[in-house]
Amino acid sequence: MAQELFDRAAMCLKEQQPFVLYRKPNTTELIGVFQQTDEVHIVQDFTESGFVFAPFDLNSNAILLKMDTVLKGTFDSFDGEGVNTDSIIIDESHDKPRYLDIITKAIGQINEGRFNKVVLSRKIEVTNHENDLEIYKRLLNAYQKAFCYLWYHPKVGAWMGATPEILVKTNGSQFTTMSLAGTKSFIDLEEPNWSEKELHEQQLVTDYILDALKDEVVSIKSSQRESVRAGQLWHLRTEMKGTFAPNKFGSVLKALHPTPAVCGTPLLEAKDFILNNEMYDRSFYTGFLGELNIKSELARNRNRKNQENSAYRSVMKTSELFVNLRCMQLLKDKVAIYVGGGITGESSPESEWQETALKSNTMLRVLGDK
Ligand SMILES: C=C(O[C@@H]1C=C(C(=O)O)C=C[C@H]1O)C(=O)O
Repeated sequence: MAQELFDRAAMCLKEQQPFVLYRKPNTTELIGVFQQTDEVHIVQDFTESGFVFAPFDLNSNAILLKMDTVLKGTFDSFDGEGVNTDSIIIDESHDKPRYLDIITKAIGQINEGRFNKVVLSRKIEVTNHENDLEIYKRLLNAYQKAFCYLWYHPKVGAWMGATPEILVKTNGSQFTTMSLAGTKSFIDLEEPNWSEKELHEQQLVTDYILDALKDEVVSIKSSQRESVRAGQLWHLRTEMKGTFAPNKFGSVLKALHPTPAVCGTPLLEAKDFILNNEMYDRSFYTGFLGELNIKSELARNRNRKNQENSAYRSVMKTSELFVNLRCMQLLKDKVAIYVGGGITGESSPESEWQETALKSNTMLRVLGDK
């Protein structure tokens, strides 16, 4: 039962022991990973196994939670109970001129040809006195299609999120990744009418991923671009699947992160602009998280003509990593919600501001007291 996981997590929060609770998209299984000590394990080269929590800037440390105890339970109530369905508007007018200025500056530099796209973001602080687990239950209730997590390490911090974006998923040497960009408000079931700006912005991400992976993979194929729903938003998505050479996972990961869905293109120029202009540390926002190099045994039945049936086992490593978006950092008596959007030469600063306000609603809706 999920209750056992919530109880154990509550105890860990009280006794300051690291853990993560998570549910993968479109599943009802809630997984809890509990590390026995409060040691901070730092990822060296992504060959480690455990639950990884990596920052946007890999010059800072990626943290690994050891899977000392793994508990599983079912959480299948998707009734949206306690979730605010209205758009919540909070007054952040003090931050608006600063944000519009950096967007205008970015557009200027794009028009001068310094880079093609940059993803800019901001942080919204909101008072919160509610218990983390109560908020997390509402998050699970609200976003069935997202990767919903609550991560805690007493020496690092606490984060929660409901992300729609897979960074990479692997099974042996097979992998799936995606380019997700372009944002519109979700209005009933109406498929959005995407503008040239959004199509272009998302295409930049697809082209970048195909190019970044070309020397790391044996094969790669992309799907048709489609509109996908994420909470009260629409995005454009292209899925890419393929095979990588044995033991290349670490380099695939480093080639992918950060994609222009969260950073920009060309990578170095865009990253430089972000680090010099956002004026705050993104920390784990737009980093990635999830299961890293988990051994899974596949029992198969070899059934050949005139041969004795013999069951054999093959051991495979699987990873399932998500981009840390639609997330917040849980602080004392407040939360910090992180939101951003892709800027291209066709962007309008005012619409980009509105887009981040829309995105902030993913977290605001599940907060109890504001
Ligand atoms: C940066 C964020 O989202 C990313 C940016 C998007 C965009 O620019 O339209 C859409 C999806 C995400 O790849 C965020 O949610 O904070």
